[in-house]
Amino acid sequence: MLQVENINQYYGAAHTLRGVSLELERGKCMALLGRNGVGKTTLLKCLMGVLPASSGSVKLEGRDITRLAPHQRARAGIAYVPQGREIFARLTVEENLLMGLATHSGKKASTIKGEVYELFPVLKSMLHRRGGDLSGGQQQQLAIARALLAEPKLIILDEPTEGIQPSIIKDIGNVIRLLRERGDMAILLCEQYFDFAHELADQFMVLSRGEVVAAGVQAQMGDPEVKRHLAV
Ligand SMILES: Nc1ncnc2c1ncn2[C@@H]1O[C@H](COP(=O)(O)OP(=O)(O)OP(=O)(O)O)[C@@H](O)[C@H]1O
Repeated sequence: MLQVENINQYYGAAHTLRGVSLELERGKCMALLGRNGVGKTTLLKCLMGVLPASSGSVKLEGRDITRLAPHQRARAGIAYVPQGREIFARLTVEENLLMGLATHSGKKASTIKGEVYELFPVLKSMLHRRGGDLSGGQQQQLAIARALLAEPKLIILDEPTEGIQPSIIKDIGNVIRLLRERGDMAILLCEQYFDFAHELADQFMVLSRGEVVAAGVQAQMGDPEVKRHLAV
């Protein structure tokens, strides 16, 4: 599904990503781990095309998307939920969701509700509230719901638990679990909250100073050698 080969990225003279490669299949969740500033968000931006990689390639279902712009990658099937819960604060919850549809998919507005309610029951009573009036956790759920309405092949979540209360973290975890069980997309989860990632991921990759220093399956995530590279 997703094949990333030998990505290098420079910010000026700083070599921020050093030969990063990864593979991720449909129905699987990969945790992207590492301390602050090791290059995780930079890698996600390179995958989404927000930041063109200096070298390397990105393929989605065999299609080389390395040179595509972000909106073209979105059409190709990548959804990106950036850090910081990016939603339209002045628009209502319903309008935010409709934006997701308008940009990427041919789906009718009438199909929104059932799908959103199934995954995010809390949004049901909030359709007419302004995005800016929602709590941080509700905004994060709205951002994920909007991304999912585009029916992506790959969803990239950048620290979805950051600054969010425990009950909503649990709800977001349940959504990720459900998406895995459905098996129709791949999930790349960048996360500082180790236990959350450990519970949800099938596989993991750890970055340190822009390099992959550990990778493997879920059962290996708790190894001391892996934790040595993390802030846990
Ligand atoms: N626009 C930029 N210009 C120059 N350097 C940058 C820029 N963005 C990030 N960096 C640097 O690149 C390195 C990697 O940053 P990045 O945000 O990818 O790390 P991260 O692992 O996502 O960290 P965090 O968990 O804090 O978000 C850091 O040293 C950071 O200071």
